[in-house]
Amino acid sequence: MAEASISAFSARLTGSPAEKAVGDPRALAMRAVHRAASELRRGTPVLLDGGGESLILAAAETVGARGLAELAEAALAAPVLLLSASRAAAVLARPVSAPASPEEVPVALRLSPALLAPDSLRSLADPVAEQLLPESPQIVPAPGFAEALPPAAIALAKIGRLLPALVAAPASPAIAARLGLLSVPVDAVLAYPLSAASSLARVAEARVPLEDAPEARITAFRAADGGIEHLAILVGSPETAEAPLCRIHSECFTGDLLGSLRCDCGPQLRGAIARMAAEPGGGVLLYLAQEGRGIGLVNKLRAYTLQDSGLDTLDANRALGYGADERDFRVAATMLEALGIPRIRLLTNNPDKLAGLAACGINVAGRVSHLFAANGVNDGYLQTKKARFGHLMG
Ligand SMILES: Nc1nc2c(ncn2[C@@H]2O[C@H](COP(=O)(O)OP(=O)(O)OP(=O)(O)O)[C@@H](O)[C@H]2O)c(=O)[nH]1
Ligand SMILES: [Zn+2]
Repeated sequence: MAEASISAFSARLTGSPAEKAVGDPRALAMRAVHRAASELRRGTPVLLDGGGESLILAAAETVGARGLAELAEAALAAPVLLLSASRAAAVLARPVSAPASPEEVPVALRLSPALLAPDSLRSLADPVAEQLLPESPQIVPAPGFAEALPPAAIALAKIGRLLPALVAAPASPAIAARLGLLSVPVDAVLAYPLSAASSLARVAEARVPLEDAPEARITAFRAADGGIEHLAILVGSPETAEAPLCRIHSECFTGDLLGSLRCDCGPQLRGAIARMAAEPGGGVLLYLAQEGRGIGLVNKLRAYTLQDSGLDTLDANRALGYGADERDFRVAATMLEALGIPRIRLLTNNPDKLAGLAACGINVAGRVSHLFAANGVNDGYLQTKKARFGHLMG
């Protein structure tokens, strides 16, 4: 890009998210969620404030003795373990979802004092760390829990890329505050994915000639919570093309950077850029910070271990308590809008991406197949994409 257009771009850069947060209720709500997720990641309990009722929560994966003691002090009743229905079914070795209770409704397990300890909690949360439990925990209904609280608790753990398993108890906000524990409003948690997507702002741009595309620029987008950045790689001048080629690529550390043979991400990434470079109108690749279809790298590694013991990619996600695909493509819609690209031809084999983008108002003029041959290691993975995700193979 010429220097003149770089400075024009600089003029379009919005202020830093921190500046925008002053007095902005949405930014403040996002900040509370981001902080709460960080607290859970470091093993500290947080209060999920439901207005009338509140829950004190700690992540089963990270909580230690001190966190459990703090949780017990703020709790008004015995804690339970909140698990996604799929993980609860695995722990109990039987189905738990009644037809009336959909998969998204978490299950509360009552735990004996022996199970309410850091090591057992980690085993209950993590199928990879699972040991033979000394006793069977019992399913209990969640008495006194406002309906929105358990799903929001699970959502908060997922925002923190933690295993969706939490120790939870009805709690006193006053005691939690006295203990210095952070409080997060339930509405802020539920609104977070949309707020994060719609608050994305351009924060930097640079020309980065690539091996396969000498005319390339990278534009970075950041959400108002200061979370991980998403990137747009612009090849040529897609902003001026009528419906440029577009690839919406979810980050894959193992495939994109290391050349892992377990998936097809590396060839898809490089292949998309090379293809855009060969197009007269260029193209745009959105590189989204949605590692592992939105479950994060650590959980993807856990999923790989489960796949090595026989599960496919979809069932491995579910065994961890995650959905098959946790990505939210609204971030892509915001980025394309900010880039001034309202109409695209999408490089994908995934019909859900087409539907997801259309639902966000992106005009997808057509799909361009983006298939790469199996490599002898990822054959089963590609087969599962076709059989269980409905991927189009042509
Ligand atoms: N959870 C999980 N994620 C995986 C696995 N293998 C690859 N991924 C992730 O899947 C994402 C790749 O998705 P995309 O390249 O967008 O592919 P797609 O949605 O299947 O569809 P296409 O557009 O057709 O490629 C990356 O974030 C990878 O880290 C796996 O076994 N488990
Ligand atoms: Zn991959």
